[in-house]
Amino acid sequence: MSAQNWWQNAVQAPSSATRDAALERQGQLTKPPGALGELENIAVQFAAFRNQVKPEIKQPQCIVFAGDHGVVAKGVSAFPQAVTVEMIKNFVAGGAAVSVLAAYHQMPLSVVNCGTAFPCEALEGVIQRPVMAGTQDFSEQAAMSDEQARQALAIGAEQIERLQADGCDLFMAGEMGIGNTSAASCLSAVLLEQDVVALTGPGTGLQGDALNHKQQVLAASVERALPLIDSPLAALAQLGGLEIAAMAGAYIRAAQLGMPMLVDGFISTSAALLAVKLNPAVRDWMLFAHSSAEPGHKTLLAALDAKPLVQLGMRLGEGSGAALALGVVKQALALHNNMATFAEAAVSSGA
Ligand SMILES: O=C(O)c1ccc[n+]([C@@H]2O[C@H](COP(=O)([O-])O)[C@@H](O)[C@H]2O)c1
Ligand SMILES: Cc1cc2nc[nH]c2cc1C
Repeated sequence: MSAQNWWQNAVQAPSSATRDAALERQGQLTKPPGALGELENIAVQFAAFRNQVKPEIKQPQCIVFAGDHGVVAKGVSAFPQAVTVEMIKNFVAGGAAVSVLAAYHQMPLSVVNCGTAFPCEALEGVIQRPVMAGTQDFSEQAAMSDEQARQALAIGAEQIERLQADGCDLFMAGEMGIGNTSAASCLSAVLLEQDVVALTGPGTGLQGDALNHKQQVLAASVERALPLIDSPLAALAQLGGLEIAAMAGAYIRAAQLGMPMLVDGFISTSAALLAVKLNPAVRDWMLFAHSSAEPGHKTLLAALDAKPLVQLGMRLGEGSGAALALGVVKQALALHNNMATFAEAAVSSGA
């Protein structure tokens, strides 16, 4: 296997023996079988991930990958490009939604600049890995070169190795990038061979004519790029984003290291889809946090055969849905690990 295409390197499957043992434990807990619904599946899946019949989450970590998008020049977002860097400041200052949820869980949060249009190099607490000053306008040319796509994928892999050294046992990716729903829609449309208009939604809040305009720009962008795309990497270079690439690289490296992950919303799921297209076994290490209000998210989840843990009408990104769902996963494990069995509690079991 070529060393250059590190993302194709092997991914081990989670332990099926431990999954079976955890399933057996679930059957012994003092409740009618299946009465805890999806919480049972989460615990059993987590046991397989961690190869522990009673797994715990001791070191969850979230990384927000940020990047800008040249296509915003075409009026595809309700917010100006400056917001990407302004929000980077907010993440490190603790005022963003994901910052609040990370603090709530006492979870380390890091912010990685993958390439913004406005300067943010002077910001303390931001990991600087800019590949370029935001992508090119993909309605006119490739968003990035193949080499820049490789560099952006490698950012994610490098960050996961840092988390692995910290003992991270659950990874969450978040993203920040004005215009990145456009990249996520185009990339997903090409990867799934679906109509981009059906995958295009309001993002930060476009409606009516403005949403129609976004759909037209994205349809024309896909039409421009399609003849030039012969691989998932080419799809990323033509229509993707730097932070989307970094998230995909992070998901792949996490799976290669046996680190489970909780996927966030629409843009994160487009990165998950890219990761799975680049290396299908990565899918085995993913849990899906929530169903975003961005309409295309349901299509992406279905394509990945994913059942989101919660549906709260969120459409923020940043990893906020994943950080929220972390509470559900922790409670699923608390129940699985600490409930009494029928034998321990001397409760009569059913037929
Ligand atoms: O995660 C989601 O499902 C989600 C859905 C819509 C918008 N967002 C966030 O909004 C920004 C992109 O929206 P837009 O309209 O600028 O393409 C970006 O920073 C995302 O984090 C996120
Ligand atoms: C304010 C704001 C916060 C965000 N967080 C993620 N995407 C965002 C987009 C906007 C506009």
